[in-house]
Amino acid sequence: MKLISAHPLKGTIHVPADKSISHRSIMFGAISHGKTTIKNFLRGEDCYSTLEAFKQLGVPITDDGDTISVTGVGVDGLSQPSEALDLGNSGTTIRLIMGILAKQPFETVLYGDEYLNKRPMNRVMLPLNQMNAHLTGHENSEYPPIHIAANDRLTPITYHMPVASAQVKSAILFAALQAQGETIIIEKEPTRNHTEEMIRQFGGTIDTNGKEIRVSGPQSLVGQDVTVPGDISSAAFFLVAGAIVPDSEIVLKNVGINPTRTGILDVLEKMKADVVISEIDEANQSATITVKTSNLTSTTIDGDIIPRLIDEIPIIALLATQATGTTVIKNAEELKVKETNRIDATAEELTALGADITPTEDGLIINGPTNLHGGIVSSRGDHRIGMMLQIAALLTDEVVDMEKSDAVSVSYPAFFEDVTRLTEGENK
Ligand SMILES: O=C(O)C1=C[C@@H](OP(=O)(O)O)[C@@H](O)[C@H](O)C1
Ligand SMILES: C=C(OP(=O)(O)O)C(=O)O
Repeated sequence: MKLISAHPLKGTIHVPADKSISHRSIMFGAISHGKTTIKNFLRGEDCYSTLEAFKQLGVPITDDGDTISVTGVGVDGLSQPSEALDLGNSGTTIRLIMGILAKQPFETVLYGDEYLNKRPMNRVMLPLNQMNAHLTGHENSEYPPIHIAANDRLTPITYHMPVASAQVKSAILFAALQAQGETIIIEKEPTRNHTEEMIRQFGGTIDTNGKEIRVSGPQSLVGQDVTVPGDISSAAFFLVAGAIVPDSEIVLKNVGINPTRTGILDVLEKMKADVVISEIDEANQSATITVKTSNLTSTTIDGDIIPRLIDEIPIIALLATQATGTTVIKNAEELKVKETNRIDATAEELTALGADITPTEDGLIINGPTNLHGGIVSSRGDHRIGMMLQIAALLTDEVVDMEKSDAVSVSYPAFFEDVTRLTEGENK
């Protein structure tokens, strides 16, 4: 597909719903008692993987086009699916559902697409198996298909997390809600806290103190009405586009601002981007963000900010190509085990467009500013790489041709339409 090239972006957009919260709203709705309604559910492929999986687990879920209604069956009310669960491209779905299915009176098998089937699962299987679950990978590997044996008992653990991962933490939390006694998780670095917040929202109890989290099981949850805020990880593409595409000004409405997710706002500020946050809605943890074309300076991004912007690093790397000086991104080795190796994919694809970017063991070194040019690139099947490359194409009037552009539907199906709308200066 030929990407949209050099053009200022002007206007207002409503970014799509948060992917992490959309997944969790189906999961919590399913394992609670009573009805859950979900407004502004993300209609992306990954979240449909979660929705379909819970339908196959016997949970009544309806969709009137506006609101998704989940009739909770309780965590003990799930039923055995008639076949293995296909979780598509979604790491969040496969990892979190393991915690829910770790104690069921039936066995299940989980698998996904060619990308998901290569992503590491020991990080979740090891702690769950310590809790007396019985999870195994394909032919003694840690890769899907994952087999979960029938199990009638989970025991609590104290777990020092070896990786900073909200997916691992969340899987353990879902298991802890079903275990007899207190589970303690000590995080390596704080990661997104949507699971903790939703345990409370659905009537459960959880203690959080810095990196330490305590949950006592078993607990029974109650269905809720959920309104999903916009996803800052999707907004990130337009936050960066607004800052780097000449003569741009974009107003982003309903952007989620949970502090465990706002690392990109800190980076934009450090790089001196012209960003204004207004209309803060405390209850919904969302705000309006206005961004204008800016004179940017380089920065260093490392340490505990990394989990707060992990999915934004490809687009932050593009931002750095337009900043004066050398930007160094470190401690981001988790990028190697996403949909693609995002360190290599970002470096190689941006190099093809003329960027000065070097991959390292745990990050990237980017020298700027550089003039990007046209070329043939590929999303490599990774939605975030695909969206980053489209924003890069806006910096050149030469042709940028991208293979595998369909990948964006995983988290942002209307992405190219929103780019087009902003190039026409239309509001949404
Ligand atoms: O819990 C979540 O919703 C997510 C956690 C992160 O993954 P890790 O837990 O593997 O860091 C993130 O990259 C992913 O897009 C969504
Ligand atoms: C890594 C991502 O998601 P997941 O792990 O759910 O596939 C992502 O959305 O960038």
